[in-house]
Amino acid sequence: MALTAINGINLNISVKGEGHPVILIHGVGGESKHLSALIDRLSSHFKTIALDCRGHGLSDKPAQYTLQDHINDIIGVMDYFELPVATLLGVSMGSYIAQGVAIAAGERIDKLVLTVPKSNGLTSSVHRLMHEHASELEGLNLHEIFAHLLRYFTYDAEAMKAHMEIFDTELPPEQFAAANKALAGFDFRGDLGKITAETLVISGKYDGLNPPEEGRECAKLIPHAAFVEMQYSGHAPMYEEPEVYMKAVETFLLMGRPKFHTTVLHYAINLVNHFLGLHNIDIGRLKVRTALYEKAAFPETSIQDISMELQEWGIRHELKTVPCSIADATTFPTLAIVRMREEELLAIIEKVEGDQIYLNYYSTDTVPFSASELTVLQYLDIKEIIVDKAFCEACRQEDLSRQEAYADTVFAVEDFMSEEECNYMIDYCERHDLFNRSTIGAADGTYAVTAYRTSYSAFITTSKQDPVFNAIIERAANLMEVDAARIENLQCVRYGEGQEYKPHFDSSGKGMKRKATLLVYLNDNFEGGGTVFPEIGLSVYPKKGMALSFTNLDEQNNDLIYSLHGGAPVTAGTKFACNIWVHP
Ligand SMILES: O=C(O)CCC(=O)C(=O)O
Ligand SMILES: [Fe+2]
Repeated sequence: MALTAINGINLNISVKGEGHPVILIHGVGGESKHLSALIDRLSSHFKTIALDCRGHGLSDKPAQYTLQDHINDIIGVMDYFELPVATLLGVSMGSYIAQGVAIAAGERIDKLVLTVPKSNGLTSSVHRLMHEHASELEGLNLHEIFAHLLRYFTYDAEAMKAHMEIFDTELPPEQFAAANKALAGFDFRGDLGKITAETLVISGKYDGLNPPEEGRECAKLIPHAAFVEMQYSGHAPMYEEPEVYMKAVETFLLMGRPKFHTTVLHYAINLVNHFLGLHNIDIGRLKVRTALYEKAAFPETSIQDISMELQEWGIRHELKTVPCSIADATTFPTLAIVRMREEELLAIIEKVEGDQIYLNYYSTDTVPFSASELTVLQYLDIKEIIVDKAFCEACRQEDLSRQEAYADTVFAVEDFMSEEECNYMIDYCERHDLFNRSTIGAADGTYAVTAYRTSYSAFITTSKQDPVFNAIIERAANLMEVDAARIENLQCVRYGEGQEYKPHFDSSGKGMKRKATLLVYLNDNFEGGGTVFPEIGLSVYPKKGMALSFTNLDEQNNDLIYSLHGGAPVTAGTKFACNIWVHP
């Protein structure tokens, strides 16, 4: 902390951390120490510069001053520290000051975080609220007034009483009056369009001082601003939902505003799919299936990008291998946003009109989203999404024709292995005690036993030495028209009653590329246990000695979503099969 002479008065300024400068500006009647948790957090990445504005905290307190003085003080602070460019973060009054600076010295502000802002006001919001509730406040002192008004601008007034000091100014009444007077009658609406800083606007849903509509208006007027409405906050989101708030700010400052509005669009398309009765919606989990739509509409966005984006924003989701409709599992080109139930989906469909469907993410009163989930949706600044039914229909047609084209490439060869070979393989694996609980490979190269795959596997490491096995490999190489060197050691799988391998891709996440699969059924004296391809609606019934051939990867060696397949649960007996995998 140091008193520093700026514009002819002393301002109390504290600097913490190293890096790009972020100037933090507190609210009316407050002081910089109220932002200390945020400062601590940001100072691990940035040089934070927090000041007590004139008339506040330990800074000089002239009898009268204006909003323009505050604005000039910030520019003065930047000059003092010789900062050609800085980021500004302002809370309430601080957000008005920050808007003023970003308008007056636009080229010097690279990012702007406006917390609980408004773009204009006849009086300070505090004075307006006091005026509106004047009759309730009669006879109360300033402390009691704030305690009473808390219910009008916080989500949980009782909880916020613990932080009364942030609202309950330490300023003497005449200085508090001067601080409020400085905020009377400003109006930036005509100038916000000039702001070039990348801007994030955050409002609290329960803020009666600067309600979310005010924040939304700022975000609308500032080019490309992103808007977040925090769902369990009022005027002090950094105290009410500290983790959500700080994460939002930190991510924005480190990574910029989200680029993937497409996340929401994909999400919307899936809702629409659901309501149009298209396949691929898995109730219980909302699948954001991008593989198809991504190619159709957003070639620049990959599912990993979206997943990273969601991760950044604390949205619980899964990116693994695609679900079959019954199971709670998913796979690669599918992103499952966890926690979406059907009622929730219904709640956010607002109206269907003509060819367009309107989805309203704000009608959340009956929708128990977590705050962070909503934050993301709203951070993306999309209130209504209009999805074109014709677009959905075109996607569906494209999907159908791709399904058909893929299904045409799947084929079976009866008697690929003789009865003797089948029996020999089963016997060999059992005799050598080769069966172990099957595992699934994760993207990070690790393997794990999971409920996703409850069968047993045997890796036949002698495949190429054993003449019987080697003959099978040679035969497979011949059929698939590849060199036998590209074929992996054989893998035998065994499913007891109730065991299964849920739909998956043979390649993804396994670090090895299995371009094609030849799956040979070694017996058929069991029930259940068909091989299912949920994406193309194909089920194959095992027949002893029959080989099923399918391709797993496209030309770029990406998983072909239509190759998703699984071994359905065996309902009686024991199933044996052999995987013959061909590498690119
Ligand atoms: O057992 C089946 O039908 C499918 C087996 C399978 O997909 C695999 O082991 O990768
Ligand atoms: Fe498989």
